[in-house]
Amino acid sequence: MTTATTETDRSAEPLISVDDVTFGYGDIPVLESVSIDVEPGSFLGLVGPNGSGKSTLLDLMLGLRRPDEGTVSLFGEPAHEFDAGERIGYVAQNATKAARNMPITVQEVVEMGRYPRRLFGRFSAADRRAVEGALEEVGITDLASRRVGRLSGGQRQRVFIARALASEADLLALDEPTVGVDAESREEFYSLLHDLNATGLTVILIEHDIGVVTTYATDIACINRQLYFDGNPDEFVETDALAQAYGTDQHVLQHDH
Ligand SMILES: Nc1ncnc2c1ncn2[C@@H]1O[C@H](COP(=O)(O)OP(=O)(O)OP(=O)(O)O)[C@@H](O)[C@H]1O
Repeated sequence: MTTATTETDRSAEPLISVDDVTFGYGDIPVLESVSIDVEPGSFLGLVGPNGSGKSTLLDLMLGLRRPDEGTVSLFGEPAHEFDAGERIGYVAQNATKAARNMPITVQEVVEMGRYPRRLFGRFSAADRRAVEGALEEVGITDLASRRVGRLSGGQRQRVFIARALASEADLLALDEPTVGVDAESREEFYSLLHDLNATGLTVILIEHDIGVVTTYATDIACINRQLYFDGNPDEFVETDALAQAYGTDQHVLQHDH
């Protein structure tokens, strides 16, 4: 089944352009000559084995790290110089776990998405509307006054998405967002991402479950230090890029949607 029906605007400037990037932590090489563009409106699924450099590549894309060689541009500017605050929503790998102890409410977390836009540290009517709209869009209006630490993993991830929507981000980046989330909530979560992408939000998702990316992503990049594949899901399932990147010819597709 192909759910990825979003029109990707390939005539526009790439939102992110990674050009011949090499990166290592000290003398440990992690990425080698990687080039990849992220088009506005696309849903990029980033896959590869454990330790293959996915999170590092995402960090480079978002300007959180600088390449040793090559260049990364983000919204047309050098990524490391870009002030990403308002335009990028980022849900980190351990966000759900870390939020377990959060004593603040859902409403308060989503309001954080408006902090960069507040005037004189105060919320305007527009800020309040954006927060209400974001809560509604991800279906958590009725959880607004609940403490984040008391929610299920799937509910918490929705809270972080709502925070990004409240900030009117153009790009949502998620690093294995559903670790520890039950199967049913995962499906709902990915369909939510799909629906948000259909409204024009660009999504980058690091995900271990190949079935998820082939179902929901419009583009797939498969890496293991080098880029093994960059293209659409239909092409991806036809190639042996996955087996090559994982160094095995075993069938690793986890489930068929
Ligand atoms: N801050 C760091 N300092 C040194 N080495 C690091 C650092 N962060 C990651 N690494 C190493 O770089 C390599 C790539 O890590 P990265 O987290 O980018 O991979 P990944 O594909 O996201 O892995 P996973 O799927 O397991 O999360 C790994 O060998 C990792 O141990």
